[in-house]
Amino acid sequence: MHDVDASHLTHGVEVAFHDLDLTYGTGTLALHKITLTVRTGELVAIVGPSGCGKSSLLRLAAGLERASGGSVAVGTESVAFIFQEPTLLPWASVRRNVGLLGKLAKLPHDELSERVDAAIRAVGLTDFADQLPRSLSGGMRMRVSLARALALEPRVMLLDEPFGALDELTREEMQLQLLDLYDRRGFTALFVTHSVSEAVLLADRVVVMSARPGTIRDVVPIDLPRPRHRELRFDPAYVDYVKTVSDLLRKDDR
Ligand SMILES: Nc1ncnc2c1ncn2[C@@H]1O[C@H](COP(=O)(O)OP(=O)(O)OP(=O)(O)O)[C@@H](O)[C@H]1O
Repeated sequence: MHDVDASHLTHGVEVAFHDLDLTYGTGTLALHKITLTVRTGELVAIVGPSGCGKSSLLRLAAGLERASGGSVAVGTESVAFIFQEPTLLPWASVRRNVGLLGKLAKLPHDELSERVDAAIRAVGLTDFADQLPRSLSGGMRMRVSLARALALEPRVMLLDEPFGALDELTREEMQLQLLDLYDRRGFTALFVTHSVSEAVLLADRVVVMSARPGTIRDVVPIDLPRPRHRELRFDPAYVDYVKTVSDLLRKDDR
């Protein structure tokens, strides 16, 4: 359990924001009256205009930022944060990069080694385990970043635009890989993205935020079956959800 008030965590809830405000030291009111509960094992995507406070919300959940009002509660210490940039150590092999956080967390050597191998396997990089980041493509580097988080076997994954810097094909591949990992590992995830189609493909619910100060404009449950495959993109129900979420987002363009 980390940070602040956990009294809003009822059974089956992993992350809860309650009546949350965030004002930065600069005086910027970034978030206003955010109330959102994320159930254990749920994948929630967050979309909203640039600067509406999506990253701030993740940082609050990670305990990297402190709320000015209201509360944030997370039901576990086992939280991994994945950024848009893979931020790998350039001089260290894939294996060492993936093991880095576990090493810092002082996991026993044998256990860490097993977890690292499993995580590298899970993202399909076994053949590249001894290579340096510079010999990998952008998509492969992002997979290393994912594996580094997976090696912690986190209960909660906070993903901040993790595929935003990738080309479209690689991005699609990474989305499918994440879906596969999610189906197999069953973590809880908060996923920030600018892409409505990505949000709908991945999420159980899509949170649509308003422009700054960020408030929750709407929450759209995505009632599409899992496992989700590439072909889902051509499903009329999927296309309808994309339209619904896009329309809600566009309410800001007045
Ligand atoms: N450390 C900080 N100090 C002061 N203001 C900040 C800080 N971090 C973010 N902000 C402000 O808070 C608001 C929300 O920023 P945040 O990065 O959370 O938005 P975002 O929705 O993730 O944006 P984007 O989609 O462009 O990445 C912005 O107005 C930003 O200028």
